[in-house]
Amino acid sequence: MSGQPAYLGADTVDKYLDYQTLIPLLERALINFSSGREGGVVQPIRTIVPVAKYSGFLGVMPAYSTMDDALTTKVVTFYENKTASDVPSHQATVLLFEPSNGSLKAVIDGKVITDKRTAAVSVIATKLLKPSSAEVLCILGSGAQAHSHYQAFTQQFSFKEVRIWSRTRENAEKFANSVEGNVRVCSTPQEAVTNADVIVTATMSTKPVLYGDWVKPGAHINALGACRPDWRELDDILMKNSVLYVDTKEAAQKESGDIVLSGASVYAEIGEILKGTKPALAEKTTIFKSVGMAIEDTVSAKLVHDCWVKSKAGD
Ligand SMILES: NC(=O)C1=CN([C@@H]2O[C@H](COP(=O)(O)OP(=O)(O)OC[C@H]3O[C@@H](n4cnc5c(N)ncnc54)[C@H](O)[C@@H]3O)[C@@H](O)[C@H]2O)C=CC1
Ligand SMILES: O=C([O-])C1=[NH+]CCC1
Repeated sequence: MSGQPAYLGADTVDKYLDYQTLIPLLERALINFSSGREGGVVQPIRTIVPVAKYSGFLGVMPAYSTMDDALTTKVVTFYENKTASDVPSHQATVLLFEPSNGSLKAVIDGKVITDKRTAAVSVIATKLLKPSSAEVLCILGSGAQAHSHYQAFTQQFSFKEVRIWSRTRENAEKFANSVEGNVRVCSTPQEAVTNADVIVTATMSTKPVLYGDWVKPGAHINALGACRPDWRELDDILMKNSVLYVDTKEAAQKESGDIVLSGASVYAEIGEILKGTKPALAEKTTIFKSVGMAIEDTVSAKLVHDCWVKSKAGD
């Protein structure tokens, strides 16, 4: 190995990952992923190690992009019950390797990458699937993903109203006070989603928080939680009466409790819609169920590293 690997912390990652750059990069990655061998993405289903004693999980997410010549693995932990309020429920590190010889080039904070790339992918899905006139955005949950989705969505779309619901009103109010712009705090999830055009479910719930009976026909839902086969965020009615899109069919059908337990069938990967091999069906009620993909971390980490190397060269 030539020299020590670099360490790029959260501030550096945050500085170089802007949505304007990230969104087209991730669109390409999603297309490559859904293009089979031709797309040059190697991404096995992630390995998840349950840490049952503490209701936690450790996930290992490797990927190689031939097109980007980028090789990484993310190691992510997520815990159902936060033990201390200053420890995030999700923590992650991305290891970036030199693909030509396997040397470790950099250790990169993975928390900001996870927060931002997940929101950017939801933006991509929403651009394709939202109703033509989308005025009301609703976010269920007030944690890290709720914040990154708020930032990305208010930057990329112009909603007339944004609503938030969280398990405690205090958390929802804290969220509303911490962001720029007006956010309506709602007391129940039903109040928050009624007549919403775009809904984001960003909770750690293991039981449904969003019910089909509440959702306006034609709305678009980005569902990012419930990444375990026995966890739910959405009820059976919503799952069965909507058109279902995923990031990866293989992983979603194994990991997503909303899919496994409802028996709903997947219509398409978002990469297939971006490629144009399947039509978007935006006039229907649509769900983008994401479980998160390693290749999203790979291209994001490479972007951060490339920007950092360029900045050093200019020093
Ligand atoms: N699809 C993807 O690519 C990714 C998905 N995620 C998932 O997104 C979800 C949110 O993640 P973070 O914002 O990082 O977590 P967080 O811990 O920062 O926030 C979780 C939110 O869920 C709420 N919550 C917890 N239990 C609940 C329950 N039983 N009912 C309703 N609300 C509940 C909390 O009060 C909090 O507002 C998690 O399920 C996580 O696993 C996270 C990273 C990537
Ligand atoms: O893609 C990801 O990093 C994760 N998805 C669910 C938990 C973490």
